[in-house]
Amino acid sequence: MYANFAMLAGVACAQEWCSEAGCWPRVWLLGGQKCGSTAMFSMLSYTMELRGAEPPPTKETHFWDWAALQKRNYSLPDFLKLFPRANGLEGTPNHLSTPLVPGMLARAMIPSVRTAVKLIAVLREPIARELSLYNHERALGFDWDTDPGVCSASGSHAFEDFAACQLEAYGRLEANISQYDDAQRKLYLELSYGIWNGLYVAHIDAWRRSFSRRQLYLVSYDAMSEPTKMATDVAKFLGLFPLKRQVWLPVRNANNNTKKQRTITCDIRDDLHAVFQPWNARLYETLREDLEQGLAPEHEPAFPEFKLHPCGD
Ligand SMILES: Nc1ncnc2c1ncn2[C@@H]1O[C@H](COP(=O)(O)OS(=O)(=O)O)[C@@H](OP(=O)(O)O)[C@H]1O
Repeated sequence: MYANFAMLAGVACAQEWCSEAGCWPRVWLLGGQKCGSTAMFSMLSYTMELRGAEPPPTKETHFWDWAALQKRNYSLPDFLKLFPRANGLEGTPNHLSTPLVPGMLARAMIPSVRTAVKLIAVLREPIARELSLYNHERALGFDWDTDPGVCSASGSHAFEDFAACQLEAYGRLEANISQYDDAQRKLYLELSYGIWNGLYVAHIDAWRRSFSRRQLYLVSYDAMSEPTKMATDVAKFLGLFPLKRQVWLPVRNANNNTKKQRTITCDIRDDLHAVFQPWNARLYETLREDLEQGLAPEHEPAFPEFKLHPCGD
């Protein structure tokens, strides 16, 4: 649909993006984790001719988050090799929330690339996000992070147990969360896949310390219910030709197995909401100011407030 990828706004020439090893991805889908990022990745790949890592269509390289967490050695050529062409799309959904990733990336890029890459993040109501995570790990039968001390979703009897463990960890660590820049591995990991990921404004603040807000396009998860409009806005942000046909958004990663927990108790919903609400309020305020002051990308729609997650006892 988009034959002329060189139309990407701000891109001078392919040489700047590519070296002998390979190319920098031009578009980074940062996450969030369990926010519909797999569906979004498919839409970006098929509608906009962006290409995941080799062998395609690999969505997640986990290169930078694992490097930041010292789970792998850092080698830039190894990363660039994964993107042999200049229309790369990186889609590791943990990048949004992993401390140190924005700074590491910005330092690794030459200035012309650093100021031209396009970053996209989908944000979902954080309790729904956390429930989705719980269901995913239960469906897998194991937790993505097996460090001792990390709350186990797969080992919990119900979402309420997992969330209670997360709330307890949050209570212990809350005072340190403001020191985001210095977030230690332990602090991140203890809350990593649960509450931490839903503290969106903290993560966005971290990214905008290393990249311009104009490069970071935020999509509400709810906007995915109108895929053509959502995709049209994203295409404008990417500087690509306007869409000429309806866009279909596939459903991915829904984990619709019989064990999927769909309802949560009102007690746990309220406890989680009490944690997320101030962060959400800061998010809305920040995004409103960005729009008013012209700091947001030109085609980013006003961000709607999250609807309170339903509950039932
Ligand atoms: N098209 C579309 N529209 C709206 N929502 C969608 C869509 N496709 C997938 N999903 C839901 O997104 C959840 C999975 O998110 P991710 O793909 O980001 O998960 S992952 O982090 O990559 O594992 C997961 O949410 P839950 O069903 O609540 O678990 C998917 O159902």
